[in-house]
Amino acid sequence: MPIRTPSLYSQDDPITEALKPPPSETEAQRQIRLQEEAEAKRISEQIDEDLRQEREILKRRRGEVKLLLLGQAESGKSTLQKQFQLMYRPHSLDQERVSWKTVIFFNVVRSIKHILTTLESWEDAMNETQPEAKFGVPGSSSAGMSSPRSASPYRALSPVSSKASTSALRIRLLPLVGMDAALADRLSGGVTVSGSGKGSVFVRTGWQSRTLENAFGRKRQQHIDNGKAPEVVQDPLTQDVNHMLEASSEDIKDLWEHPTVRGLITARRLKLDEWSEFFLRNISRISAIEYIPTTDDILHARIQTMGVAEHIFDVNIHGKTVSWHLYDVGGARGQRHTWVPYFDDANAIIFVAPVSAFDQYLEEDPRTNRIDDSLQLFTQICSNPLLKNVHLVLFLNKTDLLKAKLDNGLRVAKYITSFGNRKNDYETVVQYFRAHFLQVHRRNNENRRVLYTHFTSVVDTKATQRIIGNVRDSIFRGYLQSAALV
Ligand SMILES: Nc1nc2c(ncn2[C@@H]2O[C@H](COP(=O)(O)OP(=O)(O)OP(=O)(O)O)[C@@H](O)[C@H]2O)c(=O)[nH]1
Ligand SMILES: [Mg+2]
Repeated sequence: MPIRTPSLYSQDDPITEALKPPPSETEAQRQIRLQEEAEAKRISEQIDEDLRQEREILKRRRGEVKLLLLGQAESGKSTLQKQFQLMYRPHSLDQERVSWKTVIFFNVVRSIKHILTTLESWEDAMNETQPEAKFGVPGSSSAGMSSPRSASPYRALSPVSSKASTSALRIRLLPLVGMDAALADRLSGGVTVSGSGKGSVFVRTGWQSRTLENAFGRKRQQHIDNGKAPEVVQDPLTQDVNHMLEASSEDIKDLWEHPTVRGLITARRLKLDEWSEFFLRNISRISAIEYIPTTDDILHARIQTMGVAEHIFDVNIHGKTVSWHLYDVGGARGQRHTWVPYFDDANAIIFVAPVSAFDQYLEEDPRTNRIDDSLQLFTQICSNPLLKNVHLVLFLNKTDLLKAKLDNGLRVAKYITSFGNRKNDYETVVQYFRAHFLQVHRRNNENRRVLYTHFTSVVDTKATQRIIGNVRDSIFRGYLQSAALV
């Protein structure tokens, strides 16, 4: 009598009786039946596994917190997201480190391009008019010209400089500046966004791994298949730019320190973004061939977010692990419509408003002051009926840059007339801005919810992580009180 392999069906099962193989079953028929039974068993186990995973997802969903990071472009939302990542998933930032090199090089190349273009148009204008007429206008009275630290803009014209001439520097830096488009293309994967102002690059979630994939295509996959660590694989384009940067490092330093450039900055004829200054100050370190971005470099790197990027962190609090879904949105006006689908089930919002931006205007609409735009946007968020129950946190951000601007003598009243003749010191200014945001909140607060405010500089890791801990505790208290979530 042939030995039967245990069947899928139990011997006591009445169905088993009905499905029993006919006594006349041949060996070949038996083999086919066993194969079919094994396949049915595999499918059944797969269904069980799918159900188990679904139950797991549902269970986690019941215990998850959905946190939106909102605010205008350049307010610091993605930087704050990086701080969450550092705190709750530090290894993932290490894995991305190499991809940030491309962003930082792009930031450097764009900054040099901006300096050279401004220099060129200034020199053109200089050929037509006297230097005194060109400089001096806003800088001499309001931009701290009398400060002992600030060089006179007229010095910029001094022929005594021992530095290379700006035109010689321009010629030598031209090949590097020419890499701008290729770097932009690498980061955006060929996607361009209309109305993106000075030609900024937008990236979607997951760009870090795609940057390398775009560079290598299947070759990278082979590297991985061959067991080579993907972290050591560097984009050849980024490496080319690295070599060019290393060769031009002294020229970049000369350009950055050139009296004409210094003069234009002091006279506020050349306005550089804060990250430009950070990277140009550190150019010797950044252009070294062995350069790997530090965490501080990653926090200063600038790339615009496109749409909404979701980041998931397991947050442990009082022995309970809760899954936090962080939504980092693109803040430019053309991106704001993408936020709405996330309003429905949000538990909390951190609204990020850069208080250093009082002297800046929107890239998307150069007539709108950035503080005004932040206040308008905050009004819309506070009054939105879909958000009336969310936990609301306000970060008055970039306080480090605000301090630096005030120290340099920049006067708030020149840009925000209602500031009047109040004292132009840090404490008065931040309290003035805070009062405006509180007023918006008070006027749009049917549900009498609390607004938690923090003065922040989200590039400062230690201080920001302390504040994140604070925000986490306050959100968690609300979360426990919500009967639906317990
Ligand atoms: N010094 C300083 N720089 C900051 C601060 N917050 C953000 N930044 C810098 O400002 C730039 C813009 O920050 P992001 O976090 O990219 O801005 P965002 O709000 O995500 O902008 P979008 O994605 O365009 O909406 C980056 O270069 C940051 O390093 C801050 O508190 N202090
Ligand atoms: Mg962003």
